[in-house]
Amino acid sequence: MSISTPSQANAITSPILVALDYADKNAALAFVDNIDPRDCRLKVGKEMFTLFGPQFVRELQQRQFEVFLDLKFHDIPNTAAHAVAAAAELGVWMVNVHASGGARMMTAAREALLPFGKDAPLLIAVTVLTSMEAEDLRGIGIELSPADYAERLARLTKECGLDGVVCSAHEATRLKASCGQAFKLVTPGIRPAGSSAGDQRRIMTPVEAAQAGVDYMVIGRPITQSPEPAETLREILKSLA
Ligand SMILES: O=c1ccn([C@@H]2O[C@H](COP(=O)(O)O)[C@@H](O)[C@H]2O)c(=O)[nH]1
Repeated sequence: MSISTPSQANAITSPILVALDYADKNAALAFVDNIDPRDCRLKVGKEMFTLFGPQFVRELQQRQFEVFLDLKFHDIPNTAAHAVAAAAELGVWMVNVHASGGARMMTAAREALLPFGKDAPLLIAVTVLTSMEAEDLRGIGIELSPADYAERLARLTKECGLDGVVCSAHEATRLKASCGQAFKLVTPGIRPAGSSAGDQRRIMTPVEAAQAGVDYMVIGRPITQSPEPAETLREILKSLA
């Protein structure tokens, strides 16, 4: 049974998804307890889900936050489909697979959500990780540019009937043009001016990403590693107003 959040009645307009990549659950919850669920959604990824499991997702939902479960499933169709259905059972707002898992896998994942009807999470697919640049793609045998490869995978994702993709904000204008305005674009690699890129390669500021037309921007370390994470979130939101 899924846990309902008030935002289902009271839609959240913030485009910000905070990547909760903490090793320490108490540190994560100290931040969460200092912010308003109307100001952002929370992304739970491989680190916190592996450490703290579905119960951690429930703890966030009990605090009225909508959760993007960012586990990037990439497996045979049957396994990916069951994993996506398990995420739907958990009542998450969004879940994802890797588009490079192929059309049969993405279709199986989408079909696994049919029994959930209007309560199904959004299902999106990762195109090209924002940490990758052309040289990284060449290293795995792909000669296309990141933007060209992202577009190829986004078109395939759209053909499979998913709700959108993870891409970089650099590809936003192009992917909205080729996949349509309703196709959701979720963009990590967001860096407020002056913050460190770290391992990210295809980065953009929040204001530029908003201007490029992204639907959701994923921001992790610039917020979570700031001395005042809640205040940093509020400053970013103010810059977007
Ligand atoms: O292409 C992708 C897909 C997912 N991510 C995830 O987003 C956050 C980004 O965190 P930052 O600290 O803002 O770099 C992180 O959880 C990644 O796993 C991504 O960066 N790129």
